[in-house]
Amino acid sequence: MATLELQHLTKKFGDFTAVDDMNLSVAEGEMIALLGGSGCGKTTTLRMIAGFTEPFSGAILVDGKDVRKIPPYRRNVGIFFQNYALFPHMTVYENVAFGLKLQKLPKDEIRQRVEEILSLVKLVGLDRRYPRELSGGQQQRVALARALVTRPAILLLDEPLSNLDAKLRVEMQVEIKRIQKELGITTIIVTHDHEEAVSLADRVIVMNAGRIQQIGTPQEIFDRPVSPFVADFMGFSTFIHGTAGAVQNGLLPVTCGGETLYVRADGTGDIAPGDACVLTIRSENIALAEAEEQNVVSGQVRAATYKGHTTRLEVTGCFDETVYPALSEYTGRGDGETVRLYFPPERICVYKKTSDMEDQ
Ligand SMILES: Nc1ncnc2c1ncn2[C@@H]1O[C@H](COP(=O)(O)OP(=O)(O)OP(=O)(O)O)[C@@H](O)[C@H]1O
Repeated sequence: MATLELQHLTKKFGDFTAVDDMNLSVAEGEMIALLGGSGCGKTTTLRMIAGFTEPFSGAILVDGKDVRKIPPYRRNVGIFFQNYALFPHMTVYENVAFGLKLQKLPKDEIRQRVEEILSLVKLVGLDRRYPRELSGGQQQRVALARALVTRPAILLLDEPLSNLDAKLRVEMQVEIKRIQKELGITTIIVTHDHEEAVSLADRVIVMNAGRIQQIGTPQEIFDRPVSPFVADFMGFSTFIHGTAGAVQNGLLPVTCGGETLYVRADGTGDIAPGDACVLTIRSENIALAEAEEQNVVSGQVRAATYKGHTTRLEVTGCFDETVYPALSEYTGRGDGETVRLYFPPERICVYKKTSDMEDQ
């Protein structure tokens, strides 16, 4: 078990800053998910921690000690990279034993540790197979076993589940979490799937263009994103522009396309009357309403997509923007009928508009 700390970690490739002043403390046994779009610096961060890429500036501390001068093979870090390529000419056993052989451990100990780890990843009995004789999920578990067998203090997982189908992905998420907690390994997992991040990690980091946008518990990031960028990334799809009024009785009124939505006013202290704002709400938090009351707005259904336990609607005419409720009780056909929608004040996130928010 180890703690990991990144202090002002920065990586430049020429003039381009791939990781920009990153600060992070990871506790012993904690699992952190790094979430962000393509090219935002996730893999570069992992490569610096592993020792494959030299930082431009800043420090990486493991158990309080700066590891910058320590070569990768002595950092006690287990790594699982995106293209986890197993050695095709080696059996499962040989693939997993490879790192231990490099460490020149006695044969008996190697056998015992490989057997232990294969049982942990539920691959007992497959040790003589070659990678081509395994399913995608089994190959991925071999790669995980290979990263774990050296008993690393820190585990780095780069998109470990990206090539799997939906069912296997969920199974492997459960496995990874179980193994990580069982062994108490401090772990950073890179993903660009927000559902994966919130279901696996103790804390989630959202990155954009080399910078941390938000660090928080899955719930904080899922329910209270700090910006429209993070909200968009976390799967919010309804974004409404408006103008703030004055707070009354703990509610901030925001005028949006002729309607007024009331938003719970905690944490909106930087917004003054007259400020341009962006509001957002998760689709599943919008509800069908019975009567015309506060925060109920009527609109026309333009499309309805059945999603199993909910139906996702596209509704226009509420505001200037389209809204996207996900309703479990909707039974209409989505052909232009009028619906009344309720936007609960405590479920709406509001942000003061800045010049870089035009896209949302
Ligand atoms: N060796 C390199 N030389 C120049 N630029 C690089 C190098 N490695 C990475 N970059 C650039 O740094 C940025 C961050 O890359 P990185 O691989 O860390 O992104 P990422 O967040 O892991 O993306 P993805 O999800 O697509 O893997 C990208 O713009 C990439 O093109």
